[in-house]
Amino acid sequence: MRTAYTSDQIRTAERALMATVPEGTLMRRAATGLSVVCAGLLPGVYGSRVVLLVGSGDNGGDALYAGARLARRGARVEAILAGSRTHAGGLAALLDAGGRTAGTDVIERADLIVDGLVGIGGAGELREPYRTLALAAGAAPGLVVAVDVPSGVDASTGRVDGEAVRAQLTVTFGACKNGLLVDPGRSFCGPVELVDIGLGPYLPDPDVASLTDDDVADLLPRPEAESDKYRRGVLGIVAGSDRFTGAAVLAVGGAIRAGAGLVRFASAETAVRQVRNRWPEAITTVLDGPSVAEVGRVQAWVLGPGMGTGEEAVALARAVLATDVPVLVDADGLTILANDRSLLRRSAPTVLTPHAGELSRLLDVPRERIEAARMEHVRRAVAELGAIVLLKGSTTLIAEQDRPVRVNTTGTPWLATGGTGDVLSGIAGTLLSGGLSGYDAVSCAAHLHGLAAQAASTGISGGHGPIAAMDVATMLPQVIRSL
Ligand SMILES: NC(=O)C1=CN([C@@H]2O[C@H](COP(=O)(O)OP(=O)(O)OC[C@H]3O[C@@H](n4cnc5c(N)ncnc54)[C@H](OP(=O)(O)O)[C@@H]3O)[C@@H](O)[C@H]2O)[C@@H](O)CC1
Ligand SMILES: Nc1ncnc2c1ncn2[C@@H]1O[C@H](COP(=O)(O)OP(=O)(O)O)[C@@H](O)[C@H]1O
Ligand SMILES: [K+]
Repeated sequence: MRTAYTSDQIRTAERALMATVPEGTLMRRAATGLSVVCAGLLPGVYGSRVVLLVGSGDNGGDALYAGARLARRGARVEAILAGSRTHAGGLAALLDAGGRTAGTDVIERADLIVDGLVGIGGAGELREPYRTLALAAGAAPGLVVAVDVPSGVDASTGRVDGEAVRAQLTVTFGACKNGLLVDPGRSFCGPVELVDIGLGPYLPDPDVASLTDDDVADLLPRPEAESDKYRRGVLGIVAGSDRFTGAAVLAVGGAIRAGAGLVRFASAETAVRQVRNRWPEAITTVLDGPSVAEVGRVQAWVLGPGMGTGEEAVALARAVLATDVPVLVDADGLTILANDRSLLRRSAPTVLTPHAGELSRLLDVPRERIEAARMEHVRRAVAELGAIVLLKGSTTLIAEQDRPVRVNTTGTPWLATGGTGDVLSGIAGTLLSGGLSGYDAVSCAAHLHGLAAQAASTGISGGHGPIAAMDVATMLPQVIRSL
């Protein structure tokens, strides 16, 4: 499990650690680690041009001490002092090592730009002159390394108001910060290198976590010698309609390829015919009115993709939500819930899988506000709706009351194509019916979905290319085998 923390959590841990070591030890550890990573990025340290963007706080101090180390190894290090004050010890160390201060024009000629403007002490939109420097670093040809967090990215949430430094690499200290995993912040970081400064024993329970392949392999339900299809888990899917059939075919495909014991599919006649043609493995029922009693026993339901939002669909959603097994609600099912939140009052767990637009309807908050502050809104959704919530998008977030928000990092932007969400709901439904909690089921489903998309997108050449939603379902068995 990879873990991440808010700025406040990091500061509290740092204070506890600092009380046990001589003053300056942590910054020395941080700066040493930073200088080693920077040196590794340069073809040769001697003679290379390094520019430090130095803010008024300790983030600037880290940059200055690291710059001093590079200067001692023969780099030509120039510091642009951007703050109202400058870390005195760091500046003295740099000057002592042969570095110097300079004006902003040196950015253009740098081989390496070290962003020490603001770290975990940053708040709100970057002010001038930091903002202009952030833009200049992004436009310059040199490599940009962010110190601790790209300046302008909120370390606790990943929020970016205005401009931020766009780094090719982020060197972070002690522990990962939330904002390095969550978009939009994540997209400014490049790969993240963690420098150990001894914080481990002082860290609290994480605020954010991200599953690894090994975590998912451990959680996945697997058949045993005495398994049969019923014990492995029976998933009910209510999806599709006479008008929309594709979503149903894709959701059933995701479920079957993820290893369902049995899928019972129930819908209008046209959707049932399509599913039967494509997936003979599923047991199908043509629904005659808003009752799911004739479908048979299931351990979990997926409700919503392509089912429509008319009166009949609402009555059907009501019937599924009235059952006492876990229900995953997606797509049209979410629109139905947004119009009548009382449907969420149920005895068994409910899992919601909205994208930002669907969450916007559920919370009555503009979509742009959700996209700019995804962590806050996924947490708010859990609190207000009393459900487990998976928020889709460039980073997928999974939240449950009193648990760390999980971030899925396995996807690819090629997933942004019609129908991939339907496949995801099928995968998650299978894991839910197989006995995983809602939180684990959607976390593992998002992980597998992302890996399958990567595998489908990476063709013979190893580059990335387009995928169709069904390709994601098709790759699932190979991905599960590889874990
Ligand atoms: N603690 C430790 O043990 C260790 C800490 N370490 C390092 O310290 C870093 C934290 O240092 P920190 O607390 O000094 O804050 P930091 O991120 O440098 O920025 C604070 C200053 O920035 C400014 N500022 C804020 N927002 C702004 C904005 N929007 N736009 C413009 N300016 C803005 C504001 O300045 P002011 O407005 O007061 O001039 C504020 O005072 C941490 O990320 C890590 O790198 C490591 O060495 C490991 C050990
Ligand atoms: N830029 C992106 N990077 C990674 N994954 C993405 C991106 N955009 C969308 N996705 C993923 O693609 C899927 C799209 O789902 P959804 O919006 O429900 O589509 P549909 O309703 O067409 O099935 C989600 O799993 C989402 O997280
Ligand atoms: K920084």
